[in-house]
Amino acid sequence: MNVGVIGTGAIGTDHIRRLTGRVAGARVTAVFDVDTARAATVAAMAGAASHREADDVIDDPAVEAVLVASPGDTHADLVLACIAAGKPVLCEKPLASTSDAALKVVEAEVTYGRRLVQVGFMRRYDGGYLGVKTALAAGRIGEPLLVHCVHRNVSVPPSFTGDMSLTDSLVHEVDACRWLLDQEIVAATVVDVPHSPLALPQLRDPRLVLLETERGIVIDAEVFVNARYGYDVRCEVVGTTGTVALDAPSTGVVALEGGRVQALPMDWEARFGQAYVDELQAWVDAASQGTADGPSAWDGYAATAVAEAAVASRGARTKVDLAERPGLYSGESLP
Ligand SMILES: NC(=O)c1ccc[n+]([C@@H]2O[C@H](COP(=O)([O-])OP(=O)(O)OC[C@H]3O[C@@H](n4cnc5c(N)ncnc54)[C@H](O)[C@@H]3O)[C@@H](O)[C@H]2O)c1
Ligand SMILES: O[C@H]1[C@H](O)[C@@H](O)[C@H](O)[C@@H](O)[C@H]1O
Repeated sequence: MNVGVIGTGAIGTDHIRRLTGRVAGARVTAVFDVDTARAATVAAMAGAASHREADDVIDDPAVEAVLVASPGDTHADLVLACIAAGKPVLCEKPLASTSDAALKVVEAEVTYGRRLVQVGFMRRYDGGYLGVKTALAAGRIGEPLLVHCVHRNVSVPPSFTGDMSLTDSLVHEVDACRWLLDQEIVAATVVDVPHSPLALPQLRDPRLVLLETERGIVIDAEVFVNARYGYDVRCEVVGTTGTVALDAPSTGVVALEGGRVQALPMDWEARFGQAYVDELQAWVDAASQGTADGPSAWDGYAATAVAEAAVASRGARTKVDLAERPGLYSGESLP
């Protein structure tokens, strides 16, 4: 399958490497980035053409499917153009920067009549999260009652501003919990905690968010994007008869000077590298049949709607205003 890539920054370049080296059945034939020098370098690395506009990638007759890895506020328009061209698209999260824009994507796909969009919520492909999902589906911990989540990044670039820890980071917890519990999140409350003096002033960091699901399960999610010490993602579901949690990522333990030290990943690539490969393989397999699988446009819409409620919360419980879920998105399965 010939893939066109829009956005050749950090994750776009990583995805291109994966598509060319670790995923079966795909090659990257065209790229676009507003940073033309960067696009040219990456195009040369991949043996692809470097196009002058994003639309030239989407409309390139040789391109069979598109991967969008530009900044979040560019996603919705690019995905709409892919749907208009009838091309499968893997869109990095978030699907859109507003729920209205995300809903337009959902509506366009429903009008098209079949799924073309997969959203880059790669945690659904991680072995740890899949283990939690399998235990829940088998009823191993009885009825889920609450979920504890932690999402810590070492640091973020200066372009990470405002409420991005909710709109760009918390969306992973939102998607993972919706998927694990198989229900929508209906309310969000952001609790004030002190600002870390090491965080950039243009962010509130860390954030503590309480999410409530439609069947009354409560999720507490800490998002701390300047945690400095490592990339630390945790999730524990507490049920009526037990709990199930992500294991620590497997690394060696160094014993020395009277102590034991276990290494932590320092970024998402180190923590979720295999999940990205599995995500891309699932995408290529579905897209080469002209369709999409895994996290859908509806999932992207729901995650953005919850993040929007969290942004609006300012300490108060805020309801998530979700549209009615179209039939196209019922009956989704494990990846
Ligand atoms: N799933 C994940 O774990 C994960 C990890 C990292 C990033 N992301 C997402 O991927 C996207 C990109 O993140 P990144 O870390 O690679 O950012 P980045 O800043 O490293 O790269 C973004 C690239 O997009 C280019 N760009 C900007 N505007 C553009 C436009 N209009 N058209 C085409 N290209 C444009 C920039 O020049 C840059 O090269 C974001 O939406 C981010 O949330 C997801
Ligand atoms: O764009 C990145 C990416 O989605 C990572 O997986 C997440 O840990 C970061 O917080 C976010 O900024």
